[in-house]
Amino acid sequence: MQLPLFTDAKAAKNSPITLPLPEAEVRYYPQWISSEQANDYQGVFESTLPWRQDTIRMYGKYLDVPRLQAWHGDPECLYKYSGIKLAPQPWTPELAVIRDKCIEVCDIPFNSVLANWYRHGQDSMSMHADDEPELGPNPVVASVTFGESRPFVFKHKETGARFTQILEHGSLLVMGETTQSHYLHGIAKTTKHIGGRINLTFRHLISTK
Ligand SMILES: O=C(O)CCC(=O)C(=O)O
Ligand SMILES: [Fe+2]
Repeated sequence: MQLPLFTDAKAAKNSPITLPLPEAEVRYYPQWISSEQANDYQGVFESTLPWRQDTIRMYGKYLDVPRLQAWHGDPECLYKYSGIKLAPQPWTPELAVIRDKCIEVCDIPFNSVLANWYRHGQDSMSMHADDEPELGPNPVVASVTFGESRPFVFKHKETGARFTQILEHGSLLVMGETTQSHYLHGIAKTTKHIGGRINLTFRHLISTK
């Protein structure tokens, strides 16, 4: 099933909020996708993406990463993420629709997407920067959220200053310029009983060969 993205094309251009982060460029587009359409996409992604339980090696042990993941992209987009080497699955029609809308907004030829499924409050992503060499200097990362709102925390690498943005259902967050060199970001666990959240982070990988 291929879903349309916007009932109103102008919704894609709704004015973003620029987050007050020195030495970074981060824009937040609330309700970038209507709530109804975002519901439909969430259901389609939950049921059709080839979700994997990846593991990470830490202190000599293999631990499950606390979320499910799927990696899609153009065939050449091999991606190393926190020690995991991910070969891309092909684009699904729904992922391709959202990718194209992100390309339109950001003017970046995104060629891959990491999908994360946070099934409940105990799923999380530890603080990190999207600074792998494959992303090149000052990468633009476009992050689309479906489902439960979760706080997205930025932490300045030198000063330790923190800023939190709640990422809502149907929102788009765009990180660019020197965001990755100056900040870490992550999603903390919560003991609250909350629903699932799917996040798509679109990236443009460059060849590092
Ligand atoms: O789920 C999120 O909003 C964050 C995802 C993220 O930081 C990543 O995939 O690198
Ligand atoms: Fe990230």
